[in-house]
Amino acid sequence: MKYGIIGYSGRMGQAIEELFSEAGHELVYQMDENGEKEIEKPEVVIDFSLKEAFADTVRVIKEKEVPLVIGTTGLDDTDFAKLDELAEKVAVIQSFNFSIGINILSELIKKVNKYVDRDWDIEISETHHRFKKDKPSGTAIMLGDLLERDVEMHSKRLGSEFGEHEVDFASIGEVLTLKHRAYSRKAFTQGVLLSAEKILDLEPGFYSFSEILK
Ligand SMILES: NC(=O)C1=CN([C@@H]2O[C@H](COP(=O)(O)OP(=O)(O)OC[C@H]3O[C@@H](n4cnc5c(N)ncnc54)[C@H](OP(=O)(O)O)[C@@H]3O)[C@@H](O)[C@H]2O)C=CC1
Ligand SMILES: O=C(O)C1=N[C@H](C(=O)O)C[C@H](O)C1
Repeated sequence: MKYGIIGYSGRMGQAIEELFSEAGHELVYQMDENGEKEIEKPEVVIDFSLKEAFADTVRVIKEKEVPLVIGTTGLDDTDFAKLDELAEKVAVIQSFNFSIGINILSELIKKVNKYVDRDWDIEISETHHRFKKDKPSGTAIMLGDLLERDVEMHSKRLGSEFGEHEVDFASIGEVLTLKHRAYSRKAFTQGVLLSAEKILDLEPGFYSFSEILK
């Protein structure tokens, strides 16, 4: 496929290009803070950038009318309303975490949440590399939304950690911990590759990564 990356020069942009070129896909469009470079119109655009670039992402997708796979975090309700608007015309796959493990963890959290009553404490902790700008992580927010109550969140920014998320359920005398740790950015880029390959067959609409996995 011919694809484009918004956030090309970033850690994820570079990791995506590496995996996609191994899979035989061709980068024909790129954007970062240095500007845009287009060789040909892409069949799909992948956005792993920062919230600051989101207005440009919306403009690019409107202009090109091509599907979008987006993993950028720090987006708010107004940004999601704009993604919904784009999804009326093109397919949009969005997730704050494209790893398979976090999607399994999400299912486990929903299950455990059914067994614990309001007396149980629930807290979410996340650790990421020192360069990560947003806090708490998009994944921590996404996992928190599954719990249908306000939960405390704790963030650490340490060294080169790719991404660790832990959810603790505790009552007097016991604690149940669910934890996921990414060992490399491949944990995310493989899900991005699967999404970009599948999006070409999807009708316009808004899709989560978990829907793509099903
Ligand atoms: N959903 C998921 O599975 C995952 C999501 N992420 C998310 O992906 C995003 C990128 O992460 P990471 O690669 O580590 O971040 P980086 O800081 O390494 O990269 C950010 C990229 O965005 C570009 N950028 C920043 N601001 C603008 C702007 N105003 N206009 C155009 N381009 C801009 C940067 O360009 P330049 O280099 O020129 O400044 C760079 O290419 C983050 O939101 C992160 O949370 C990360 C991993 C997995
Ligand atoms: O910035 C990162 O690196 C990551 N960001 C995402 C998030 O904010 O949840 C996903 C992953 O944990 C890595």
